[in-house]
Amino acid sequence: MSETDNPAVGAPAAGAPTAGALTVGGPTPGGSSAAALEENLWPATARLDRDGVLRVGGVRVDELAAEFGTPAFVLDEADFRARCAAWRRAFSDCDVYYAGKAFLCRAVARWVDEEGLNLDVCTGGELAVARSVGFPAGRLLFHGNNKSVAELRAAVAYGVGRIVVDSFAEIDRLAAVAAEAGVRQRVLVRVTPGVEAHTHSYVSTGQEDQKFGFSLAGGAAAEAVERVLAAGSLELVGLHAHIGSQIFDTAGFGLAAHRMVGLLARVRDTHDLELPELDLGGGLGIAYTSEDAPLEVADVAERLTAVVGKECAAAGLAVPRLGVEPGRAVVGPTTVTLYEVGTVKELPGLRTFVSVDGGMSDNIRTALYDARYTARLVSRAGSAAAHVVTLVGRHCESGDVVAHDVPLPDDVRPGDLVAVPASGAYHRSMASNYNHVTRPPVVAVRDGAARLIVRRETEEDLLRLDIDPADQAGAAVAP
Ligand SMILES: Cc1ncc(COP(=O)(O)O)c(C=O)c1O
Ligand SMILES: N[C@@H](CCCC[NH3+])C(=O)O
Repeated sequence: MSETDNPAVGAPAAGAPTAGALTVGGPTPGGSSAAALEENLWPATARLDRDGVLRVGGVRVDELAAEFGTPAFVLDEADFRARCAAWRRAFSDCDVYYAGKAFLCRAVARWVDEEGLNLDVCTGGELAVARSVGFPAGRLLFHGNNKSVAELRAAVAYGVGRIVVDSFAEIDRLAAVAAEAGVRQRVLVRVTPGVEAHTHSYVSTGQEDQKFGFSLAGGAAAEAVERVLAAGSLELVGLHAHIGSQIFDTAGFGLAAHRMVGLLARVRDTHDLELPELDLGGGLGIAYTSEDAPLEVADVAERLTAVVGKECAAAGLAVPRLGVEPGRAVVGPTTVTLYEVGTVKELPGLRTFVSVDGGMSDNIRTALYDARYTARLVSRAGSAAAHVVTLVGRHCESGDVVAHDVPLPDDVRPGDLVAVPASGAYHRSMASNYNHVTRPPVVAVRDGAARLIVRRETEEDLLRLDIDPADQAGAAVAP
């Protein structure tokens, strides 16, 4: 997403109050000591009021905290929709699948549909969300390296447009499921193109040594193509590759595209068949701190279409319809996590810990990937002097860090609200109940109004799954 693609950055948001509000990166009149919001890190409609309070979607976060409590995910709906539209524009003749694993709920599935994007689901659970809002089945794509027979049956029964097969066992299973349902299921074969993405090893999926897909170099991909073609109940429509996530350069995408076109040419040569589709997955990185410099979606689109076009021309192939599957780049920047500060603990000569009322149960990425985040005081301007603190959560775990080395005003105190930007992707979707902490709500804000799209979990929710000993009688397994 480029600055210019994003109409709300630096300009008043539609419906957002402007009197008394400061624009992103704008001046700070009125004597406020609040530093401007860093560009690219905050949702498009984020503004600072004169008193230093953050507004998103035209709503003050102190009011959000009063109404919905903390921690809470605050999602800028206009930004989400604008990002969907930017992807659709950039990849105009392609299929853009929003990767629901980044964050999915019914409202989001609706927005994705309304903005004309398709949807990538990777479990029966994500499929159930899509189904519950009647997401058009033909625009769904189903991923996963170990889909169960029940999930395959559910997908086929709903009429999911494409299923990406990931193992030989799954080809057999899906062929049987489709035959049993009396349909010919469209499939893509997931290929491991042997590309090392420059990202954290846990989110790198293009290299040979990993659990996803069929190896291109080792010949498994070619064999998978052959087996799908031999299954009467399956229709092979294309190939798929996804090299990893949080990627900042186009070289890996370009190399993967090059190799995948090579495989399309081999399929043509071997089977006299030109596959009509090539899906190059997701993975475009976003800024979590001002050190990160993400690629523009338009540049990625241009690069990928150019590489595929050139390679196809060289191989004498018709250009296939491209697919892409952005998750993080659509939802990541749209959301901030709002926390309340509970304690400030100074360890002289060591560090200052600022504890908030969430932590690794709503953001596991810091502990899991050593991810870097920033945060800011958002309920008042704070003192001009800043000190660098470690923002930690409330969990029974020393590694429960929300953000390392965050500069906060040195008068930060209990009761303050702090916000962590860029927390829309893989936060709520990876949230847990560790320590029996209830998962935060997601509040959508737009045009000065806020509404719950995922409510806060309650202790009652936790106990509902936990069977009362009084009801367990007779359920014991016989010795
Ligand atoms: C197959 C596939 N497609 C799309 C995505 C979305 O990736 P990202 O959120 O980095 O765009 C992922 C996650 O890495 C994935 O595994
Ligand atoms: N969950 C990861 C990305 C993996 C995406 C799924 N293949 C993250 O938070 O960055």
